Amino acid sequence: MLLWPRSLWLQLNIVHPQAQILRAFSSVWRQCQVLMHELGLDDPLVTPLRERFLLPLMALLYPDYGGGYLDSHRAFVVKYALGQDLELGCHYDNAELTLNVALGKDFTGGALYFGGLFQAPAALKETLEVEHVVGSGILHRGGQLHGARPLCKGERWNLVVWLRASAVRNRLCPMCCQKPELVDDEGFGDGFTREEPTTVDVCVLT
Ligand SMILES: O=C(O)CCC(=O)C(=O)O
Ligand SMILES: [Fe+2]
Repeated sequence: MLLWPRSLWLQLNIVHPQAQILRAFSSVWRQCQVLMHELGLDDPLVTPLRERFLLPLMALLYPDYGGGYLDSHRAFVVKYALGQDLELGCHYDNAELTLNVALGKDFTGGALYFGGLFQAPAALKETLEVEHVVGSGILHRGGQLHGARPLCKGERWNLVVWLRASAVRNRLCPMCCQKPELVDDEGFGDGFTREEPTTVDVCVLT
């Protein structure tokens, strides 16, 4: 399924030069990332993508993981290049569901590998490897262990959208599996809400 115009990385390059800057960022495990929010692309691009396209699709594909209740996101573009980040260690996302779209440029290597849900004892026993295809997206559960194999050649830019359902995470934080203690934040924060949203029955261990 073609999810993204090939020219997006070009638009990021030209319109938003900060996208090219190598920067330290909130998460210590990656050097080069830019938030779509910082580029002013959340409201015009990512929010409509989530509300109009991803919400109905995820409601069908992942009803047990809050797919029908996605009410916020954290979206960013990551860059891998020789001499910069080459790979990404095994982790799970701060998200109920994730969309990962390969924007470009030309590259070899960098495949994603997937294990099971992080709560499962043998979650990394057998992994599934999925090659990135420029213009296509990969959907997966945020709690599914995954990482990116080393880049071999070229430059790889990906759009990653961490999709969040407050109805799910308000009950149990997906990172620490505890009842969340909330502090105020700006924008979508980490996707928790204080008001009780529509409830949904989800078992975090399934
Ligand atoms: O490099 C990739 O394609 C994976 C990125 C990822 O898993 C993440 O940002 O959470
Ligand atoms: Fe991830």
